Amino acid sequence: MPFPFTLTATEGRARTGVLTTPRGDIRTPAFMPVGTAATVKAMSVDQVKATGADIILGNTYHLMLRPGPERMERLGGLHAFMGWDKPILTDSGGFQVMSLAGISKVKEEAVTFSSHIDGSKHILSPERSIEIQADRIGADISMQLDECVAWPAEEPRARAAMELSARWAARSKAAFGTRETQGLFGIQQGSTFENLRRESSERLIDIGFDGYAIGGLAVGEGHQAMCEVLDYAPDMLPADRPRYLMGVGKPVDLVEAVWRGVDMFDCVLPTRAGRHGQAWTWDGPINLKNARFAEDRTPLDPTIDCPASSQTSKAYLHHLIRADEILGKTLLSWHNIAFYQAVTAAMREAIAHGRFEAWRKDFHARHVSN
Ligand SMILES: CNc1nc2cc3c(=O)[nH]c(N)nc3c(CCO)c2[nH]1
Repeated sequence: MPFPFTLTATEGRARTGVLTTPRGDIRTPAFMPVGTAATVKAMSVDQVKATGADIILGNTYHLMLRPGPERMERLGGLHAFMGWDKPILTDSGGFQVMSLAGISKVKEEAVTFSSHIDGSKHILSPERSIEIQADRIGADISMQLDECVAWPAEEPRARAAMELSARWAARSKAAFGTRETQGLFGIQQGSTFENLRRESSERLIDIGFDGYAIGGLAVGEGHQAMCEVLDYAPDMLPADRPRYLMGVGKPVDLVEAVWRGVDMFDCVLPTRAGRHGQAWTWDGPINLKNARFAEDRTPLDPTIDCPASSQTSKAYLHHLIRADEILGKTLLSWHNIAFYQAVTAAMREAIAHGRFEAWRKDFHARHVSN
């Protein structure tokens, strides 16, 4: 029985709704902070919760290497391990193998690779990935194992990866079986080829998933090319299930993807850029390393209910980042995650009141032009 997904309002292709899971409701559009190695880097679980995030992302690749799937299960699963009792979605590992692991081989049966940590050899099949996500980690939402091709890709290569991903989708679903308290998402592939994405979508719908991700984007194609794919890709997926755009993105990417029908996002940018001094604001990104903030006593954003955003001076953040203090990384990550939650909350509100078109124009005028 799939998780109930209720659309509370739509405006054009944009939607706002609620995905109900046993561990809690996920308000969409939703941004999932990335908790790669059982932590949203530099932040405590309480700080993540305080931002309003309804769900976080975990990574099979990192957790299977350390602490290891069987140890994770012996420790009660990821929720108990890290003290996060709300929903967790885990990525299946294929994408991280290709971007992080040492020598790796993609075969029909499985992906084999060597750990980027200690060189140890590992195998990840669709079946093993599901077992790790759903049974060892205990994810509320698991992702099928897929193959994401680099950009740009020639059509034959993109077709081969899309077809392999579709076969792995069927194997992932078979391995997952029917579960009352957990969900499984399929992943649309096909690079920038409309015909391939349509074939991918049709094969995923035949198999049937609780939600559908749009993969193969945010791999270097740039905002414009991504939007061109999003002009058609979300509508190829069932309107009554969540659509999750993987690995995206900057605030403006989220706005343009929601405009085109996307419901869920994940991205390391707010935490990774935060650790390097970048803060996202309604007026665009700024870097606190910049000398102009040395004596700026104003906070990043007094309207955001987060101590890092409204009760900390830019001067102090400037000092902490310049001094490479751990607290600087924590406060800027905290602010950025809170800002992303403020953006998704504002979009939910705007769509609910049929004001998203105007809100989007204001956002661009204020955020993008600077
Ligand atoms: C940063 N850009 C990005 N593009 C992605 C594309 C994919 C994809 O196609 N498949 C899977 N399984 N994960 C993906 C991820 C990891 C999401 O955190 C991506 N991340």
